[in-house]
Formats: sequence, structure tokens, C-alpha cells
Amino acid sequence: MEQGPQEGAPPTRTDRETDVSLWTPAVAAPGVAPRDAQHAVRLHEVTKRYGQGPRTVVALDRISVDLPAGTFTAVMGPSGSGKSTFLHCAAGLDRPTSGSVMLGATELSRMKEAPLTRLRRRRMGFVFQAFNLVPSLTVEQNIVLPLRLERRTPDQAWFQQIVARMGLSERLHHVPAELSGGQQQRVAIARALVTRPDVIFADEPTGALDPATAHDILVLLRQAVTDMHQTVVMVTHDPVAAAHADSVVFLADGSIVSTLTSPTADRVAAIMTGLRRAAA
Ligand SMILES: Nc1ncnc2c1ncn2[C@@H]1O[C@H](COP(=O)(O)OP(=O)(O)OP(=O)(O)O)[C@@H](O)[C@H]1O
Repeated sequence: MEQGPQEGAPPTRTDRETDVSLWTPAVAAPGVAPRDAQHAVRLHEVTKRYGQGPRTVVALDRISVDLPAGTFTAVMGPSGSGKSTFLHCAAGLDRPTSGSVMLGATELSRMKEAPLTRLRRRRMGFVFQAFNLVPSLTVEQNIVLPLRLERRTPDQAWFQQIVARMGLSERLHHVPAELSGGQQQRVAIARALVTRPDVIFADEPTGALDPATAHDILVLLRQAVTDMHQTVVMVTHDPVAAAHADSVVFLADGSIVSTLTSPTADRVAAIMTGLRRAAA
């Protein structure tokens, strides 16, 4: 039976909340998960410490999780629980103190900076709250920028498909300042998709948008997964946003304390309330 979090206590993981086919192997019972499950990203025993001695902060504490290819995962947790650190370590933007991070079969945690930068450009897409577009470039130039930096030529059919999906066909020659926030975020999603990355990391992608525009952006991210077979990992504070994902990973004090599959905003909000009470 599905259980909500206990009053005043952190939620415990239930069989229903944790889909063992999705969370392998260290989160689910060993041996239960299918061995050949395709993961886009795999973190194994990832610890991230900041500082030294008595001032050490353990931002991630031996996190192990698989993020399956072709799925949409939301990462939630109270402020300071380690969400950004998780995203940065998973994306190779920050190095774990120990443990391993795999992008498909590629181990990131020991790669040198230059190849890691190239790998991020080729195999990852990023969507940020602040859009992070280049103001002097047109929409079209912004979208193809990750390819241009690699001296690669855009696949025209894929480019046209993305542009049409994002509703940007009439805006290709505008610059970001001529677009609404929602349109700018559509450009950022198109830019993230243009390389057909292994995974798109989204950090509060709707944080700067009104609810209706946020909904449109979340639908587009959902469609990128469902229709375009992409993989999305999204940090969010918003239970409504998290409800667009296939699964939610909940962090508290640098640990995964719960996971929820087929989330609803109400269930996510209830778990978050329990986590905040526990942290207070
Ligand atoms: N560069 C840093 N130096 C020292 N401590 C850090 C650093 N970055 C993060 N931390 C600490 O690590 C912990 C996790 O931080 P993180 O930013 O990952 O949390 P978060 O869940 O993303 O928080 P928020 O929701 O407030 O953005 C916090 O205690 C934070 O203070």
C-alpha cells in the first residue's frame, strides 16, 4: 500500500515509491533490477565534500543511482540538500570527492578537463533558469552553437524538427532580447537538443517563468522524452513541475531518502512537507 510521509519524520521509501526496475542497483535490492537496464547516467557511491577539517560540508553522501535512458527524472529536496551538487557532479561540471559517475559507458570522474568539456558539448545538453543564451547571436545561431563550437554541421532535418517542435520557426532571425522568457527557454531547449545528447540536465528551467509559460516548457521537455527519446534530469523546487517527470528522486542532507514513480504534484508536495519538517 502506498504510504505518505509520517508527520514530523522524513518519508521512508516504500515498495510503491521505489520502482526497482528504475533505480538500480544500490538503491534497489541487489539482484532485483534487470542487469541490462540501459542507463544514461550512473552515479555509484558518489561523495562530495567541501572544505576540510571541522568545517567540512558533506554535500553528497555516497549517492548511488541510475538514471535510465529515455526517461524524465526530477530531483527535489529542501534547500541545501545537495540538488545542485548532484546535478553538477552528474554532468561532470564538478568532480566528486569519491565515487564514480558514468555517462553511458564513459567514466567522467577521472577525465581530464579538456576531453570532459568536449564530451559535455557533444553528449550533454543544459537548460538553466536564466536561459543563458548569447545575446548577440540570433535564435538560429544560439541553437546551433554547440555544433559550431565543435566545427560540426547541423543535421538540417533534425534542426527543422526541433525548431518546429519549439515553435521557433518564425523567430530564427531574432535575438534573445526580442523574445519573451518562455520563447528564450524554448531556444535553450532547442540548443540542448541539437546535438541529440545522451542526457539533458535542466536546473530550475521554469524558475523564472509564470505558471502558464512554465507548463508549456514542461510539456516540451516531456515531449522531448516521450516523442524524441531523449533523457532529461531536472532539478526543481516545484511539485507541479516534478509531476511532469517519470520519477522523482528526493534528497535530504546529501542522501537519497525517497524516490517516487508516476508522481503527482500532491504526492510530491506531501513528501517535501515531510522532508522540510524533518529538516526544521
Ligand atoms: N562551493 C561550496 N563550498 C562550500 N559548501 C558548499 C559549496 N557548494 C555547496 N555547498 C554546500 O553543500 C550543501 C549542498 O548545497 P547545494 O547547493 O547542492 O544544495 P541545493 O539542494 O541545491 O540547495 P538550494 O535548493 O538552496 O539551491 C549545502 O550545505 C551548501 O552550503
